Amino acid sequence: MAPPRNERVFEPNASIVLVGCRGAGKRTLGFMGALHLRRRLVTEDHYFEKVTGLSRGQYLAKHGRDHFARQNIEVFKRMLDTNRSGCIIECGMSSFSEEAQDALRLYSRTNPVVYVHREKEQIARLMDAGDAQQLLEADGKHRNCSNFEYYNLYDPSTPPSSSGATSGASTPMSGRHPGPSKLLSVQESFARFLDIITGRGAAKAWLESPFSVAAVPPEFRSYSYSLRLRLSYLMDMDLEWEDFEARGDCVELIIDHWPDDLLNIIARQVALIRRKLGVPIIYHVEENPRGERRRPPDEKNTMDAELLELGVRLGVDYVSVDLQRDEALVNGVMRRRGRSKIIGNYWYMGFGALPWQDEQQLDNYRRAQALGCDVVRMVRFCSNDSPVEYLDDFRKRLRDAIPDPKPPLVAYDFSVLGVRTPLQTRILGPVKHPDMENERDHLATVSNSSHSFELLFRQFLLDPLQYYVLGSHVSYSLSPAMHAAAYDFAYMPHSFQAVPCSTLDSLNEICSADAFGGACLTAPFKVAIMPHLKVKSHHATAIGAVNVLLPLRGRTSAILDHANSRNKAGPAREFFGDNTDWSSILTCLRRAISPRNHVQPSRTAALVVGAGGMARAAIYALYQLGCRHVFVYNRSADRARDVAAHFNAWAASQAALASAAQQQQQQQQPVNGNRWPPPGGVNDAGAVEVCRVLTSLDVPWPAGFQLPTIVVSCVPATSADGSPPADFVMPLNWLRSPTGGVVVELAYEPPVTPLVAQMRALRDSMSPPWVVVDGLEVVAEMAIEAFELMTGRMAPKRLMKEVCRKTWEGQQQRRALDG
Ligand SMILES: O=C1C[C@@](O)(C(=O)O)C[C@@H](O)[C@@H]1O
Repeated sequence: MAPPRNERVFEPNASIVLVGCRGAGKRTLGFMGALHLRRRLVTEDHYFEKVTGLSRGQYLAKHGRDHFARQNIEVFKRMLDTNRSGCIIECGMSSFSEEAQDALRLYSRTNPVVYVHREKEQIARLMDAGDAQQLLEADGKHRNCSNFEYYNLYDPSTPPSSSGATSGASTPMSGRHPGPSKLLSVQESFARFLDIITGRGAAKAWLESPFSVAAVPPEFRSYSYSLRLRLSYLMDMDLEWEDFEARGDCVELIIDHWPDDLLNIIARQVALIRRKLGVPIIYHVEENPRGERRRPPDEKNTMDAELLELGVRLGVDYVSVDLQRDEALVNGVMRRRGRSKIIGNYWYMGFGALPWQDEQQLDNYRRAQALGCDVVRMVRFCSNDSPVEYLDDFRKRLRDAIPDPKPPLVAYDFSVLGVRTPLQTRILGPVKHPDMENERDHLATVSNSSHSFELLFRQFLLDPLQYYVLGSHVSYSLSPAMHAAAYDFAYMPHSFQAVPCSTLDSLNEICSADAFGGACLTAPFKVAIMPHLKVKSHHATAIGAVNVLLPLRGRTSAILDHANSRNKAGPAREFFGDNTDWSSILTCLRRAISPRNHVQPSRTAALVVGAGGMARAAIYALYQLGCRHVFVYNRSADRARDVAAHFNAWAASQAALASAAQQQQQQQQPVNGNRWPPPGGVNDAGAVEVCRVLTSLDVPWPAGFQLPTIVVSCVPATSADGSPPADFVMPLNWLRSPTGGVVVELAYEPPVTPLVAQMRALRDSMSPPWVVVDGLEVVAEMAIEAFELMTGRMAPKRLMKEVCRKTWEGQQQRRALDG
């Protein structure tokens, strides 16, 4: 049996169209999407003007309504047609017309057309009451001419367009608490959605950083847990979203309740899970929810097909389908699944469930495989003891009967007391939050992810390991406290120590122990260790520095095997290196850059101070942010030149790769000028130059460039080689950006560096103000990512950030007492 053809996969580069009502946030998402996918943003308004030479208002005034309407639809169709690939297209109000909707429907056969919507009250706020009702009803029609939808949760701190107020980071050292910008989470959620519908998500993460949590989908990890959340519970939940952080490797959203406005309510809950928890989503429609009315079979099939279709439209990671249901319903989902993975279920819920020994179980698995399911889930209710051996035996028979590759299997028994033994299934074990009232959900009653994970150590399937921060000055490091708190949270018996060490020999001795789990590296190792690594992440190679070192301990040379050998002891002679410095800086910058200072590749200028491993990471973060004019200042200009040369060579190689890919696609010329991203400037010799060296602080900012809006200071407060600590302060005439900017000070020991003191002193005289991001914020992000790389588990981010601040405050108090 051939699996049903998937009708919803498009060319990876197919242009993505955004439709929806004014006020839904299409423009902001369009910018973010173009940035994330490195595509051109085409906006309908801009396109119209470009083609006709007049704005729409001018055109209407000049040519009258009928002529305008004809011209408008012509231009609309042409916009779609001439931009079939490589773009994000933002539609304006034209998409409300029937003719445009017909064109979109046709377009959606080859391209993603995304209906963007949000809380109706928020959209209505922007209109007068009469218009609002009519427009919102018409907006609903966008569902019928689109093939995806994105619920763009309204957030009061997110401005509707890319102009407006400044945002900032929490900076106790600078004394400002402006509240973190939510733009980062908007951007992350939309990026997740785009990654799924374009199919580049895990593959990209895998290529770039194979040990990152995002790189290995939960079904391919050695152990993973699925946090079950019922819609009925979410609509009236007794915990905060933050409480669910790191409580499961993915969330299973169970549609078990049919309130009014169901489709929009589900879309909102998917958006909330994506925004608040950032984990993959399994979407499951329950056939016979307790507490809901019984439905006749036809109604059931029609309604559930619509609900399952919604899951695919929302771009969830997994859609779960009961394979015992109507064949047309099952085949329909398989045909429409797009890039969502399918979990095919066989649930035996009642008494007399099919035993594991029955041949039919193998046949069930075979059918799921033949249908093209990505994961097969087999669950049995058992009223009395079902020996674990039966299930083990079933797995063995499966192994013998069906050759690899085959879809991963999730299989377990449950009783009224919950899942019988949490270790029955290695992957996607059903779990709950420990404090969650759970009388409605037998499957997860007894297990939560921490307890289940602890059991693996108790049963010696995993081993307690030693982790470190290593470098010549690590006594003040906050990492041990943050990692220890995360181990406690996840019930991991690991330890984390700061050990001063400054030679490669001593480093090697520590890392050669069987119980060595991994290390955060600091000076003098970040660059020096590079030649000794067997494997490096793509980012670490580009940067030329690492700060996380992991043992390679798999039994095969496959990286997945190594990634799945984390939390296990044993000899390791080879090592993997990754870099979390750059991504932490990037995260903090994204959070702190105000919409007004949104990076514009052709304009934005940034200054990096320093030329060590951290400065390299900062330059790379700026490049990833889109910045193409990075200036480096360092006391030793020669070192700065080396770093600049490294990145200019790297940027040239990127530009060459991009242009080869572009030629291959034979793209048409952009109609508007928003090419993303330009490869960088070209110097006199014709080479790509994204990085330039400044040799003095006593000169005016280089002519022809905007004043910097981003400054990242990477000079260590305490010098590793015994030279006096750096005392960098910004030349005042470099601080005159008319839109303010962001200063990231990476040093936090001592807390008030000369640069922080300067920014504090100037705080009241600078308008608009500069935001100061302190080193604590960055160091917490680094530890979070390092924890995830080292253990393969999601980090309890909020907890680690709290511990970071508290530990630092404790250190300050102790130091004050010691005089
Ligand atoms: O710079 C830092 C901070 C750090 O040194 C710490 O002490 O936590 C750990 C390093 O890996 C990281 O690059």
